Amino acid sequence: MSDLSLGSDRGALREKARKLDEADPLSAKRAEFVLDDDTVYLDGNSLGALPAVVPGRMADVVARQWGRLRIRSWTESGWWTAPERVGDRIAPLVGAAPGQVVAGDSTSVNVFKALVGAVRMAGEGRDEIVVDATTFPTDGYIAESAARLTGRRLVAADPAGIVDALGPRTAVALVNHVDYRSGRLHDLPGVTAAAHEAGALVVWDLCHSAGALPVGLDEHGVDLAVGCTYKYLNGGPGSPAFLYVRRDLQSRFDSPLPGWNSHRDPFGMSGRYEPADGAVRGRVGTPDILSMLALEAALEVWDGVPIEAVRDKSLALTDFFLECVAAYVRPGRVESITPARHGERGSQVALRCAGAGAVMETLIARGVVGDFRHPDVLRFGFTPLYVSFADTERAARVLAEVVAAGT
Ligand SMILES: Cc1ncc(COP(=O)(O)O)c(C=O)c1O
Ligand SMILES: Nc1c(O)cccc1C(=O)C[C@H](N)C(=O)O
Repeated sequence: MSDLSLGSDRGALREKARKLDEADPLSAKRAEFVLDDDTVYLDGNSLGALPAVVPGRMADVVARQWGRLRIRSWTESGWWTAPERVGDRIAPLVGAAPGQVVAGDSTSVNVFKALVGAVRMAGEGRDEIVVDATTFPTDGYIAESAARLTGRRLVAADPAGIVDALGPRTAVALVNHVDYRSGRLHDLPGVTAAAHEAGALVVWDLCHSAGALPVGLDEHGVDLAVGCTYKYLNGGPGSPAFLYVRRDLQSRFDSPLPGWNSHRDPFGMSGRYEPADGAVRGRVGTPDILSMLALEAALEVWDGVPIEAVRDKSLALTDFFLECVAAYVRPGRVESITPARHGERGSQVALRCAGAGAVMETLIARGVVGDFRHPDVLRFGFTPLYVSFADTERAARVLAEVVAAGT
């Protein structure tokens, strides 16, 4: 590739970015986030950017609700019911009708509740837990512990072969909707249907899909699901995760962490546990109110935003990034491990690259923030609410320069 042709590519791609931004129905959303003009933030798949509404809301939560109302806020400021309320705000984004999602605890804790709860609902003789072998580590660790606790055998299966691993012995399968490293989107409708055909339940980890693409939990008959809210839902560092239990399973959901917050009558202070009905049954102890209310404020950016529009822009952004990378980066320097097919792609692009750790450090120093995952993966997350096509072109251009300079 000559520098001359690179120059003409640059002009054409910048012009294309300008036109795409001009036509972007979500472009006004960017102003609702706190971002630096000189930084391209492509790490929203790890920690979403701060919605501008949050600091003011939290000032009120701290100074007035906590500072002045104190204990009265559990009722007067709606603290007690926040987990269900926030759950219902997340629900439409993952395709769930109200009353099935509860916010609270970490994703890891919710994976535990969902898996053990699913094993307790599974039929007799079902002595296997199937887990995605390429999973984000925490899911694997917890699945292993859940298997030991419940006396089940853990079967690790590659997501491509997960359907073949399901059978009459399967109690539950734990699968990631989008792979955290490659950005591959797994077949939620197909795997869910196959699990049901085998008489098993399925738990989906939606960490990398909630807020990035339509999930369709109710539509596809998913049994249980968990997800975090600090990535594409922009809830803030360590913001509460969520748990979905399909309505018709709720009365059979026997939580392995039956805390007082999921009791039918928490203030009855009974020594005997009686679970509440509905999504509340997924609660455990006192919710982290400061994080919960920061998340609730953050979710306001979704008002009037259809998740389908987010998906359309996400695919356009990742397509455009791949196009710019192909045009700018010298052949052979990076290799995309993110599927080219839209039906198999989440909202990130992962590029295998020699010296990826050092390359990412230089990129960050030059204002393009993605992240590095061992051993050789550069990850770029595209959050359609605040990433523009101009950002995308710039990221690929800087990447090409960094890679060419050999850092
Ligand atoms: C797929 C997946 N599951 C779980 C987690 C994390 O779980 P937790 O929120 O408990 O840290 C992450 C990322 O941190 C993830 O990518
Ligand atoms: N949860 C994280 C954290 O507490 C610190 C740093 C990163 C994270 C992440 O979310 C990592 C992320 N799930 C990943 O996909 O790699």
